[in-house]
Amino acid sequence: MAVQDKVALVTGAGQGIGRAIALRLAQDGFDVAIADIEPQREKGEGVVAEIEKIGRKSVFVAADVSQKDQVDAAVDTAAEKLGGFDVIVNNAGIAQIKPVLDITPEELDKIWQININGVLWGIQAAARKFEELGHGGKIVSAASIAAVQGYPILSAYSASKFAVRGFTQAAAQELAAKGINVNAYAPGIVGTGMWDLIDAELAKLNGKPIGQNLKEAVDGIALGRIETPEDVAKVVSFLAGPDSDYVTGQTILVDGGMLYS
Ligand SMILES: NC(=O)C1=CN([C@@H]2O[C@H](COP(=O)(O)OP(=O)(O)OC[C@H]3O[C@@H](n4cnc5c(N)ncnc54)[C@H](O)[C@@H]3O)[C@@H](O)[C@H]2O)C=CC1
Ligand SMILES: CC(=O)C(C)=O
Repeated sequence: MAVQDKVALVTGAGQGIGRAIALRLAQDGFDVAIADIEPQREKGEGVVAEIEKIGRKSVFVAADVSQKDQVDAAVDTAAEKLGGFDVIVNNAGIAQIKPVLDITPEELDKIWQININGVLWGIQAAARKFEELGHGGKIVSAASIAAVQGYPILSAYSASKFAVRGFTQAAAQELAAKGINVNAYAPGIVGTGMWDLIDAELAKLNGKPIGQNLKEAVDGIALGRIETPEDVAKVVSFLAGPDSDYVTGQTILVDGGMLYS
């Protein structure tokens, strides 16, 4: 559904699912801030150029979502440069491929800081900005099928995504009275850099050839093909737009038929 004069910020939007979400929201009529870490600036500015071609305003903001002050500053910059603030998509996340007995404190801390803390800082920054601007808004965060079922070798990742579901359910109830909807999307096996990494790391652990672990994962999908970033972006478009006004606290599976709620 078309929107007018609304502003969204997408984290981790330099590539993969975040890029597809940013482009889809621009097609829907949003002006979109592209947030990513500094080393992704060139890719992020490429997404900005793609959005400007669609005819919407866009800006790149360097922000590490694990740093609360950087998330606050990114939201402030988006609102100032794009002239409002209506939607945040807390999409940035990392995977970690490690047997449960081998996870170190440093590794656990790193994935927690990005996948959990990063989502909380996004929820807080967006809610504060909506309140400052005197209206409600939409908060949408990246979960995963691993938020609904724990996956071996992805245990810390799974636990971090369960936490995203928890924050989504609780924040939805706390923020409903302020006119803020809080939801999450739960993709399955999406063909991005993240799955290139998972496939390569699994290959090191189980000796299968590169591509084999991904193929086996995709073989289990009812709709019979790997998920594209654009498949995910369609669901985020719904959660960011007016058609989801009566939906809150939900984690929506978009996995081509892997898990059934
Ligand atoms: N690829 C998949 O199969 C699935 C991915 N997801 C989730 O979707 C989201 C996006 O994943 P993909 O696009 O596949 O990953 P990706 O690895 O292709 O892209 C992730 C983006 O997040 C950025 N990022 C990483 N750490 C960051 C930080 N500290 N601050 C700001 N940005 C940071 C990266 O620079 C990159 O641009 C993640 O939260 C992921 O967990 C969920 C289910 C399946
Ligand atoms: C990357 C991811 O979330 C899965 C479940 O593959």
